[in-house]
Order: sequence, then structure tokens, then C-alpha cells
Amino acid sequence: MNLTDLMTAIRGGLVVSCQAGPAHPLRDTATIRRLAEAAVLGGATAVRCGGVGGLADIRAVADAVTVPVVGLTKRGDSGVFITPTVADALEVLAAGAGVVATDATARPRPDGASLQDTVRAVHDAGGLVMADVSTVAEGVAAAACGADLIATTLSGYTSYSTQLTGPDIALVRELTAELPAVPVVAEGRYHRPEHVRQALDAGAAAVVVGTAITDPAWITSRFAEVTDR
Ligand SMILES: CC(=O)N[C@H](C=O)[C@@H](O)[C@H](O)[C@H](O)COP(=O)(O)O
Repeated sequence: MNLTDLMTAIRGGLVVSCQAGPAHPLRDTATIRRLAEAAVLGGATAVRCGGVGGLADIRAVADAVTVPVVGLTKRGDSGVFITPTVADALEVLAAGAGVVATDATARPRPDGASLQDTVRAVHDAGGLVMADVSTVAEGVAAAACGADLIATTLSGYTSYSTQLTGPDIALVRELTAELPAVPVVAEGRYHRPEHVRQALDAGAAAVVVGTAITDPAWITSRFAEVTDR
């Protein structure tokens, strides 16, 4: 997939992250595939998937939808855990994703490769890279390494980044100002349609929403918390 085609498909649109954690009742590849199909029916311009469901989820979703697929694997939940190695990135592509999401912080990667090595390997294999960052400096560095898109995914998930309960729209604004030529994707804690609109108005090329669309346990808890029980 090339960046022009990807941006034609997703610019200004919603990307739905279809993932479920290891102990979640929806942690089942066939269920994730149906979630992705439902998201596309509702207007998702792309699907982000994989995570703990790994390559099986990516394969199932890529077979089921015609929109672009952003794939990732997860190894653990601390340090560099989103598609951390070059081998992981190439497996994500081989599973059917056109875009590989990978941790693009400056922290050491488990295979000792640099982000630049990882980007080059994905490009050589015909894929694109979505760089998951937590700060402006990481986004600028990732763009310099050749990442195709910069996503705010890790804001609040590194010890040194801004810790917010809601989305980090300021980071979207700062990244788009620093990197006018690189698509910036807003991601992380977008829980309301107004947040999505605010991110697009702040310059985001697209917005990823996960939990608020695909986790009925989380959605239920939002209703339950205003009840008397
Ligand atoms: C930090 C991390 O591991 N983020 C993951 C990245 O793929 C997913 O667990 C998130 O659900 C995704 O980023 C979408 O965010 P939210 O579910 O908040 O809309």
C-alpha cells in the first residue's frame, strides 16, 4: 500500500481499533472480525487490530474488510510492547496489514534494532509505518526516521508523557505544527464524538477510536456509574 492511496482512503476519517485484552469476554478472533465488520458498516475508513490477538486477528480482519488495515502485535505491556521488533513488523505485514503500527519512542527495542531499521524493513517489504509516540520530540524523531504517519497512541502511557484522563489534543496540535507534511493521527482515550471533531479541527489527518466503540464492558460501566447501584 502507498501513502497516497492510504490517505485518500482515511483522510478526515475515523479509524476503529478492534482489540480485546487477554481476559476480556470478546477476546476471540471471530468476534474481533465481526467487530471490524460492524465498524466498517458504521463508517470506519480503516481498522486497527492485532494486539494480544496477534496475527490471527490481523489475518481474519484483513480477509473480512476492504478498508485499509493497520496491524500491530503486543508483547507484554511495559517498555516497548507495540510491534517491538523487525520480525514482528514483517509478520504483521505478511498477515495482511498494509500499515504496521509500532512503538516509536526512544526506548530500547528488544531486538536492538533502531526505529530507522524497522521503518526501512517495512518499506522494503511494501508496507507503511504508523509511529506510535507519546511526545512531540518522539514524533519529530520518528518522522526523521521515515515513519509515514505519526500517532499519539502512547501519550499517557510512558512515564514521561502528559498524563491525561481524556485525549491529548494539544499533542495533535503541536505535532501538526511541527510536521506539516506528515499525517498526524489522533489516538488514545477518544471517548466522545466531540473529541474526534476537536482532533480533526486541531489538524489530525484521522482519528482512531477503540474502547469507546468496541468494548461493551467499558460502555456499560459508563451507564452503570450514573445509576443508584
Ligand atoms: C496504549 C495502548 O496499548 N494502545 C493500544 C494500541 O493499539 C490499544 O490498546 C488502544 O485501545 C488503542 O490505542 C485505542 O485507544 P482507545 O481504546 O483509548 O480508544
